[in-house]
Amino acid sequence: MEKNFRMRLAEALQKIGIQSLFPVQVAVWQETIGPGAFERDICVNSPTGSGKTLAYALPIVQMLSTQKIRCLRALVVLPTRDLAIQVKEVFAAIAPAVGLRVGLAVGQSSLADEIAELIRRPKLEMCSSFDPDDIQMEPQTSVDILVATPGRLMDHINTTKGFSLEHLCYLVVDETDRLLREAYQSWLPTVIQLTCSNVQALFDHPRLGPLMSGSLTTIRRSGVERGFKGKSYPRLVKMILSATLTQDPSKLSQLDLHHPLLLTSGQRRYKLPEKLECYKLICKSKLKPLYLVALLQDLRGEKCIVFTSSVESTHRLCTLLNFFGDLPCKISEYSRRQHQSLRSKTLKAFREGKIEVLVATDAMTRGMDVEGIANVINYDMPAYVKTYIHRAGRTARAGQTGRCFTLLRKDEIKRFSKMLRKINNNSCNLHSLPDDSIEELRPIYSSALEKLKEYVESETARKSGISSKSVRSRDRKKGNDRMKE
Ligand SMILES: Nc1ncnc2c1ncn2[C@@H]1O[C@H](COP(=O)(O)OP(=O)(O)OP(=O)(O)O)[C@@H](O)[C@H]1O
Repeated sequence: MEKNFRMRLAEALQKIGIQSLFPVQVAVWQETIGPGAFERDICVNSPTGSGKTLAYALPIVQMLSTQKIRCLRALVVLPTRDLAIQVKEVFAAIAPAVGLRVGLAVGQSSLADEIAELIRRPKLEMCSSFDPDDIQMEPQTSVDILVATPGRLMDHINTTKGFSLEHLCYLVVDETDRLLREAYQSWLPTVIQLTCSNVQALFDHPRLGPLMSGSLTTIRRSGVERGFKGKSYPRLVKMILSATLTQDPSKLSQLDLHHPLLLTSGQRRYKLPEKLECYKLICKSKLKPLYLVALLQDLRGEKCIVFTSSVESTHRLCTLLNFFGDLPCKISEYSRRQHQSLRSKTLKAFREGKIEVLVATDAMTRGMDVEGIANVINYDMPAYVKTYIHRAGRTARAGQTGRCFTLLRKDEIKRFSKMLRKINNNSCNLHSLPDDSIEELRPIYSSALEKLKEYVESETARKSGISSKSVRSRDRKKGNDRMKE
């Protein structure tokens, strides 16, 4: 039977073009399905694009496929909505092949719609028994695997009837260092408390306590109590992963890991993808847009992400680039300034190749996997080495080649070199652009700047117009109210 499931899983993998496993996937498989047999919690520190998503998805799906019950048994937490949607797609490509259901809790749809997808309400007419003790009246989760962002996860924990982590077997905290940096309504202590070996915690929870009266109960025993190699199941297995995994014990202690095992791809903490080439371009601050345009012209419509340091500069740079007129590529912006639906639409167009250049904030930095990105351009130098690694890692994924260009002012060169020394391969060649290609762009740059100035002024006027209008209407309303009194 188990062999049958493995074959179905292998077929599902082949359908999405996976012929063999990457090293990190083999290593995790060995420690989970292989001889390691999930005896320890797993910490993975491997480069961007090395295949960490399937590294955890495969063993989880394999393990759950052989168990018959349907309830929430695996939870994967990610820091952003688009990233969670992407990871859900990976599970959705393999889990149904072995009869598993995957859910998404990210706030993409209304809470009510999400609940309808995630929670199964009992249908009385389906029960053959009339004995009230036999009828399961409580709603229950109808998915085996849930991919969630912390905020929406907490909404379900706090308010959704029937949403329970009681039977959870696997917890994945992807992009761990990012998720540990922010508390997000104390999602981690809450999840740990609801799944810890002390069953009392479940009874103590104000809303989840009564659900314990359901027909299925998971009683967890502590692994430590029984010795580390002993059988101490069911234990909540945790997997944490990042290309820049934190090694700070005070941060990791929040995860309450069980004999953690670190799987890492080398001696050094930070590693860039092997086939990534890094380049720096030195220019004066006010000439940066010119250098960027000349570089984009040089790259001739190849898929690129241009990273800036803020939401506002992303918006202005994208607007300015579009005023250049005849660039050989379609350019859009991606940042939290836009509504989620617009952002998702832009991302889809970028994935489909309808947009070649995406000007983005660091909202695009972590985990995003878009096929065919040939170049990453740091328009603004990243402030931290971790940011550099995640930005650069949007290219050269899955063993492909890719280039990362960083535009630097003279006074940034020293700091940039110091940052690169923390990475395994700190070779970063100087990339120069022909002087005449910059000079040729000057007239069109002046006119694009003029247009940007006008645009910013009209945008500011529009915004202040709206606000002064709303102040006027508020004052009018106050006056009317007073007259009524
Ligand atoms: N065994 C494999 N064979 C071929 N392609 C693979 C394999 N495993 C993963 N991939 C592909 O490699 C790409 C990168 O995978 P994934 O997004 O899991 O990387 P990652 O290590 O999580 O990166 P990041 O640290 O940036 O989040 C994806 O497009 C995925 O489909």
